Amino acid sequence: MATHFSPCSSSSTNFLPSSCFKNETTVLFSRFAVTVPRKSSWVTQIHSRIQGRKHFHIKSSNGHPLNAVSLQDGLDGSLTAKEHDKSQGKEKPSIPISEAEKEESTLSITVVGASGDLAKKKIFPALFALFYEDWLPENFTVFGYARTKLTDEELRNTISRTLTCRIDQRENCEDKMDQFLKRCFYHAGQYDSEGDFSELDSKLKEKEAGKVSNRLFYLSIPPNIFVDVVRSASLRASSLNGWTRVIVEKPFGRDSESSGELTRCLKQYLTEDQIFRIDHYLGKELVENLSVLRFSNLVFEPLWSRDYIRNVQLIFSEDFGTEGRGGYFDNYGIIRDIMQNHLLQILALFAMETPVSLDAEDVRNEKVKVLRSMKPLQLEDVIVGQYKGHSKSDRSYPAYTDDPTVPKDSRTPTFAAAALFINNARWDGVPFLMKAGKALHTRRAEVRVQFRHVPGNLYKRNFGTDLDKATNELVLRVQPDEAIYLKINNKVPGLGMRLDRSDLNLLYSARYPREIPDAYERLLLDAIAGERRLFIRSDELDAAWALFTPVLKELEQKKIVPELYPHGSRGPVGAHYLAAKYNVRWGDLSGDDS
Ligand SMILES: NC(=O)C1=CN([C@@H]2O[C@H](COP(=O)(O)OP(=O)(O)OC[C@H]3O[C@@H](n4cnc5c(N)ncnc54)[C@H](OP(=O)(O)O)[C@@H]3O)[C@@H](O)[C@H]2O)C=CC1
Ligand SMILES: O=C1O[C@H](COP(=O)(O)O)[C@@H](O)[C@H](O)[C@H]1O
Repeated sequence: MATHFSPCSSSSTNFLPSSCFKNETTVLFSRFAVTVPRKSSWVTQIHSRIQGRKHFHIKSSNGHPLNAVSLQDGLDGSLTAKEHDKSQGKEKPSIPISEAEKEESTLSITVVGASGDLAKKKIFPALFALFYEDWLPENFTVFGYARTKLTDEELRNTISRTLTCRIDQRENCEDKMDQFLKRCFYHAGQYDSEGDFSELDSKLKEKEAGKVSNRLFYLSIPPNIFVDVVRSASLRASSLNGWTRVIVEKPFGRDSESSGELTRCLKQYLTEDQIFRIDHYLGKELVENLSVLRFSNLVFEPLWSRDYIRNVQLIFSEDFGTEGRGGYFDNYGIIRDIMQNHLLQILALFAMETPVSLDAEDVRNEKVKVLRSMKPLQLEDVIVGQYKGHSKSDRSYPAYTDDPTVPKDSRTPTFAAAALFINNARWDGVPFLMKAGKALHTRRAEVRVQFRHVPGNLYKRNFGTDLDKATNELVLRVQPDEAIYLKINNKVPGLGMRLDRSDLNLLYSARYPREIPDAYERLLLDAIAGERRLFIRSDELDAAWALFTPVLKELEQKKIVPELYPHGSRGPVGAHYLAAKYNVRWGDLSGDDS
């Protein structure tokens, strides 16, 4: 077959490297192709599942044993009683591992961009937490890779400062840290150098000592070098006899075109099954619990539709500004940074139909269906804001444009509110309101479900005329202080008939007094296990961008000026007008919850 090379062109946003070339016939994991000729993705998938099942014995987030396929180790789908018990949420790897199996495979995790903020803050600590709790396989090594020159010891020193043990599990903490750090190594190299990745490959091989090697690359780097790294890593450092997977951090493009281009470029070197697009909100405990709450409780699912739900609110706020990330942020803004991914993913989980099973493809199919049923966001349904400087009790808080990496005349929104609609039978006419902002008065992420009025409510006069106060509201507080609570109307004890608002409150810290794992732990574990359910499939990504790209372009073309709001305030008043247009009040500002 003829081989065509065509430029995988660099987008106007400088999102992709100009050196992205397309070889339509063979490039896909060419080193892998030495032993496994190019095959259709399902063959690759089965191959990787078999490899994974044979060599790993970790359980993933859907409770399935390793590799997160519906097939269980015994191939007949049956679990032993003990395994079943463990899969129901009890901790620790569940499947007995023979000594021979323990010996024969290795896992190498390479953190590309190891000198960066995310690697230090989240990835190494998450890997340590997994190690501490015995979730990692016996034979594993962690490699840091970046351009900064560091020795193994220097990397260990740097990351040791960010490792912590769980508050409730401090036993042998220091020992465990030492053991973990001994498994950490560093290789300095350029991101586009095949030679440097060959050297990494040699080092990995040395550690793998001839065993079956499974390799995970975590791209914790700016997006303009994703493709360079994937090319070099896939050509020079992919596994010859096990699986190779790549975790890609957001942003996945900045609009439909650049995202499509990125996917196309990545797929020259990787199959879709090898790409794990991370949205860390999907790894958060309460987000994971959303489906459990809905699909395992009869009291909720029957109410989950336009018949009973008046509106749904997805709220994200941070009480700090861009602080050091202004350079990145100014090219994206809050809609791309938070709404198009984190909040939209929660919305999709919230609104999807019941999946056939918990298998990744079944869940992701349902999410895609919801996203495709949505109307693209309209300009009249968005308001944007930007924080300005503010002084309070002798302290001054900077404006967004005070950040030296942000242009003084930047119109990038640091706050946005939006109303979205799902055009399907379940959700027709129900506003899904999103609100996201930086430098606000509080840090929180939550989902609020406001129910309709009780028809002909017998007790309405006990509330006076404000019927809004008498509706039920279900709140899933994702962070901080994880909780699920339901606002109900209740009789105040006493001889009279007075009603008030009370909460049925499931506060996690009271009910589950143990530290909740960080989202990155769950996601890393799933990537190792080959479980894709909590990662974004390319068609999901396309559908997500299709909803936001037109309005993002319009905001830019029309040079819409964001409404200024003081740093540390509750955001621009425009958000209230937008909600009022749909007869909604923001639940987080309603008095008892603000
Ligand atoms: N930090 C965070 O909280 C979050 C980050 N992300 C995403 O994760 C990824 C990593 O984030 P973060 O760690 O903050 O990023 P950094 O800016 O810290 O970059 C990571 C590393 O990449 C290298 N690097 C930085 N800029 C360039 C450049 N222009 N060209 C080549 N190499 C460069 C540097 O390593 P060296 O110079 O040693 O090669 C740096 O240490 C990004 O895609 C980001 O969007 C997502 C969610 C949150
Ligand atoms: O992806 C991002 O998320 C963080 C917020 O994450 P959280 O887990 O701390 O809530 C946000 O600060 C950042 O701007 C964004 O890129």
